[in-house]
Amino acid sequence: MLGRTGLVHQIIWGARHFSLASRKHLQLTCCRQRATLIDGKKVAAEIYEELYLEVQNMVACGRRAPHLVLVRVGNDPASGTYVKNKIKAADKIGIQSTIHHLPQDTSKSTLLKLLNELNVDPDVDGILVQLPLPGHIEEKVVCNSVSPEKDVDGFHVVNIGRHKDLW
Ligand SMILES: Nc1nc2c(c(=O)[nH]1)N[C@@H](CN(C=O)c1ccc(C(=O)N[C@@H](CCC(=O)O)C(=O)O)cc1)CN2
Repeated sequence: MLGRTGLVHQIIWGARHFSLASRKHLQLTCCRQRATLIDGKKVAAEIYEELYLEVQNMVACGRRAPHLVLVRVGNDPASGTYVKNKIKAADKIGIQSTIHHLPQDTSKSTLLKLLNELNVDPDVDGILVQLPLPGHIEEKVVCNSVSPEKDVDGFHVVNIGRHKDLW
């Protein structure tokens, strides 16, 4: 049997213990939620440098630099900026890039014919069709018409399926 003093002591001890445990839990929670500031520019510069060296190494080993082909249809202004930035990025890492800028009224079959030619061209390593496409062309059909091996964006259904391996 606990006397009155013993009971009070136990209650105080219990309260202290509880408060220590809660504080510890709080600390752990805080640790888990602590934010890490990522310096995006620094990370990007490191990736550019890594890729630049990889391309240099390929060339030093007697292989040609990779060749990226960008396909833009129509005159969406934002698309113009994105494509320009992608060409700049390619230049920065030393890869060759070519742009095919087709008019807004390009037919689906003309675009698919171009993609077929690029798919089988051994001098082309990567193909990127800038989206959005004009309304009369189904993007899904176009994305699935880029060879999965040359699909830079990973928009082909086969490559989207492969994303599950990353989870
Ligand atoms: N073939 C493709 N077409 C389109 C894509 C794409 O990935 N491949 N995405 C968009 C356009 N786009 C690139 O082409 C793009 C749009 C937005 C951003 C982005 O990161 N935006 C950030 C701001 C980034 C910054 O300030 O530097 C944001 O919105 O918070 C990247 C790429 C549709 N077409």
